[in-house]
Amino acid sequence: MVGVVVRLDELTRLRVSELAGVGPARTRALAALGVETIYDLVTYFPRRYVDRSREVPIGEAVPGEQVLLVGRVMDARRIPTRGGRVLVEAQLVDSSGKITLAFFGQPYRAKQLANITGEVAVFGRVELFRRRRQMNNPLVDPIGDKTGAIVPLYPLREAAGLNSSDIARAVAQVFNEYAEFVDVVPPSLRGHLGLYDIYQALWQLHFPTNEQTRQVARKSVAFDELFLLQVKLAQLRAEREARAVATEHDANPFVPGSARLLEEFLAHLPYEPTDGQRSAIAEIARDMASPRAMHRLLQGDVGSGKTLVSVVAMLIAVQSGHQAVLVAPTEVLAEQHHRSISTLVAEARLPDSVTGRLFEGSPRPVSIDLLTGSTPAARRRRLLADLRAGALDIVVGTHALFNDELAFASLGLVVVDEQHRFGVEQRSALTDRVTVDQGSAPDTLVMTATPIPRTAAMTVYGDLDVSVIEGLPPGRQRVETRWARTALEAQVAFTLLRDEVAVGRQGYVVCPVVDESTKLQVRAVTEEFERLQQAELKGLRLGLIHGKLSSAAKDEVMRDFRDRAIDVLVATTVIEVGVDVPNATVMIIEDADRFGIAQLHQLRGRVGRGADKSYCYLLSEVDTAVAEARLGALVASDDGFVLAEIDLELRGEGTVLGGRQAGRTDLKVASLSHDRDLVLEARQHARALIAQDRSLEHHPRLRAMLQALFGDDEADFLLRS
Ligand SMILES: Nc1ncnc2c1ncn2[C@@H]1O[C@H](COP(=O)(O)OP(=O)(O)OP(=O)(O)O)[C@@H](O)[C@H]1O
Repeated sequence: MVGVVVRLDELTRLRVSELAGVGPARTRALAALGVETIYDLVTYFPRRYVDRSREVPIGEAVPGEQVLLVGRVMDARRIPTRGGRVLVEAQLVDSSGKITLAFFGQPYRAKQLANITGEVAVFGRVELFRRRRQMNNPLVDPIGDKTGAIVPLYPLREAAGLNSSDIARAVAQVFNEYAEFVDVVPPSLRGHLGLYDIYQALWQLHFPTNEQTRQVARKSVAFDELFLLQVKLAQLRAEREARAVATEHDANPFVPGSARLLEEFLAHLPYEPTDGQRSAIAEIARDMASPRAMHRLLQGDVGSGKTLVSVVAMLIAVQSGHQAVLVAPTEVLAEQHHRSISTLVAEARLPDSVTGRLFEGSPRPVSIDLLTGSTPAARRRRLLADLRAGALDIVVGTHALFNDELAFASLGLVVVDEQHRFGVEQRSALTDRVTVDQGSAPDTLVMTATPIPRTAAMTVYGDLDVSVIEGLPPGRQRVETRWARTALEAQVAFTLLRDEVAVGRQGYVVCPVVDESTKLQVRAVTEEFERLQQAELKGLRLGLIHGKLSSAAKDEVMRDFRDRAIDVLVATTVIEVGVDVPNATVMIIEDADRFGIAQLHQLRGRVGRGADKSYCYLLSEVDTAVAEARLGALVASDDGFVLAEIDLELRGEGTVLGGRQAGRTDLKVASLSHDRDLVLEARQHARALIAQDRSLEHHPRLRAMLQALFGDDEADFLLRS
């Protein structure tokens, strides 16, 4: 067939209005669906399909069976009923016969059915009513063109005046006008994986010949999406490596003689690092010793000991005569990190003889300070001066830390604690700025508190290397988790809490406060606190902590809790991450169904941190399928990575990946939970390709496509994606 051949990236520039049959009205309607270019149109995929190959002639529809019927709607009207119930009836007719469609409680149907002009696909169970065949509340989907045996149904949203077959027609028009899309994925790769070329893949995803071709098409398009994204990420990584000359931190804690500071530090730790911590540290030390800038993600389950690993990384930098900075997402967390790192470093009783290039001639212990939005101006000035002079080794802070005044004598490592916020844009802005400030790039270590499924990490953090801390410190017992569904079971939970307090242990009661910025919500926690004081927890020493307290007040409550002057801490999710009080053994989470899996797992991680048996009670009377699945998962598993996978399946990628999915890297077809192997394949091939051809000189079409999809600018890409 002779026809026009078009490059895929050109489709991103051609407007739908250039298609025959798409006039101004249709162009506007499509724009309302976010479809502006021809590329948008061919990647606007059906929500589902009606399989007309399995359709039954109306005359042969047998009562008791679920069938698909296709016909014209006649005689739609509202039938008066006794008792005021709305009943709409219509006849569905084809050449073989007719059947009654009955809709109860759906008054809008009368008008809707009367307005349908073409054929409709009706799906439902055939019943007998007064000896006539009838379908009650069937699914009705309009279909216009008979494009094939399987008819696509497109998501329509608010686009007025456009139905599914209009979209199908416009899509079909694209395939009429163009005989081929020039592929950007190397054909050998497609052949190797048994995938369709892009033209056939897109065509079959819109108008599948049968279920089997649809599946191959889906896989092909999913691979394309993943591959393009992975090539972009691999390129980002390779370019960064080539560009940035990083400080070579030659200290390795496990190589005797190479790092006195670290040896001393580890020798004075009250415990041995676990194997998991050791191997993560070894990977980090190797990266930091190389002239390549490290870009590494550190993952570990709750309580796996990420803090220690990050502290060792910081000390590697300090030992080599450089500085380290740790950035936390909130002030509470910055304060907590500062406290725990200071303790760790102090406990190590660093000898005065430790010297590094920074402080040659003036031996002193490692210095660490905290800088947040609430640091007083004078102190802030002094601290910034110290950083500039190299008198301060480690600074912990929030993003407020980074403004133009900030300069380091020699910054060697940036640790970013992202929690589950995925603040990619902040991360890149931060390292970019710091890189600009000095000649060589600092190494970057990103920590996440919540385990991320492997495939998701490869997508969200695809430009980073990943270290996972396997296992937990020894002596940890499983937190016994129960779901208390009734008031009686809740009483059992509080009784157990009282019993534990009676033998000297502590606990938490968490109240669900979604938005701590509103007074109303804070009042709700305060009221619950007062109620508990009069009721379930009467006579115990209670503390209250929430986001609206001042830093000083929060600090005081936390100190009292740590010092065991408080038995039970009534809290919002401010305690979700970072809080580490091993004597606490009971956690009661009220209205647990209001939290997500990751959050519940984080909260639960606040207990079971010591040697004592710990308990977590999820209070929730809600009995929906979602609550069942979520709370059930927590009861069944305490493995954060397993829970993360379940979460991904329950919630879908959008929510799990947060803001990162909102941009153009949105995966339309690929699913991170169901296409795991494909993610791995895409990544492996993308990396191999970039290893050979970093700037894609020999793959001009692929380069043009990436440019069209993601733009040129690295920061821009990270921001948008
Ligand atoms: N190797 C080890 N042996 C024994 N205890 C350890 C070890 N490493 C860390 N710990 C202790 O385990 C607890 C958890 O460590 P840490 O706070 O670093 O966990 P985390 O990974 O940050 O977890 P979370 O995300 O829950 O805060 C701390 O009390 C810490 O002192």
